[in-house]
Amino acid sequence: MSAVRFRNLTLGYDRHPAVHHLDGTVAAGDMLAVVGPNGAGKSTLLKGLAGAISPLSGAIELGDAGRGKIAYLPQAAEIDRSFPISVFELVAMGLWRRTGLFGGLSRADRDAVDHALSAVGLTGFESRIIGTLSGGQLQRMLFARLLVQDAQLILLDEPFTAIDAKTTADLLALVCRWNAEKRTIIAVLHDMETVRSSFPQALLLARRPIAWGRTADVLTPENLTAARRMTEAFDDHAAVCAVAA
Ligand SMILES: Nc1ncnc2c1ncn2[C@@H]1O[C@H](COP(=O)(O)OP(=O)(O)OP(=O)(O)O)[C@@H](O)[C@H]1O
Repeated sequence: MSAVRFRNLTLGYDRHPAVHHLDGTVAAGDMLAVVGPNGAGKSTLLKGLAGAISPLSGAIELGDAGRGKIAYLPQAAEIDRSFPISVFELVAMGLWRRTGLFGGLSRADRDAVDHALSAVGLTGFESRIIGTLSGGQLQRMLFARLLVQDAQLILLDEPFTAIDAKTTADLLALVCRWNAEKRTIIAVLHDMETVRSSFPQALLLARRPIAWGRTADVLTPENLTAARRMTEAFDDHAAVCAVAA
């Protein structure tokens, strides 16, 4: 059973492709790492999956994990930390599909938020304003929001970047638990050790896919060198091409 199918997918900005000729299937319950050099199109792919940008051509087909069941953690740099909202309120936003944006929270909703905060080690931080959190605490809070979203497909963009070893280990354990619950995980990662140790599947991207499959088969020195060369050579101003994959 597939969670996601890419069909000759091209994603980009202002008609310039950032990812192109992507074909393939993510099976339900996969734990897939998306790796590649800076500018390879990894974040763009997650934005496409999250529905934040539309394909320039081709398609992304979602299986049982419909759009309503996707949880998306953007890169930390995209979070507006100046927004005056408490930790509890931000985590409760993960419930909005159920409660509506301005709906009240039931006792069960409040318990779900408390439980999620406890699971990420943030009990006691409920009324802290998010701008006062450290980077690691902020990431724990965003994971708590993912927890309450209870999604079948979870997209993580560099979830462990600039996070210390203890926090990384705690959050990685949560990701592994989600996967053990048969949720599908697609994570952009730069740390190859984490990918090799915890992600059975990898997609190596350099604007187009270089390799996709078992992590050990994908992360070979030859593939990594090819990806680096490919990304460096890419012309950012090229128009969408009509070349078949
Ligand atoms: N909003 C945007 N408008 C125009 N171009 C963009 C936009 N976002 C990304 N790009 C371009 O798309 C290409 C792919 O960027 P993307 O962020 O997907 O790469 P990445 O693999 O996630 O890189 P990194 O590892 O540096 O985060 C880059 O050339 C980038 O400059």
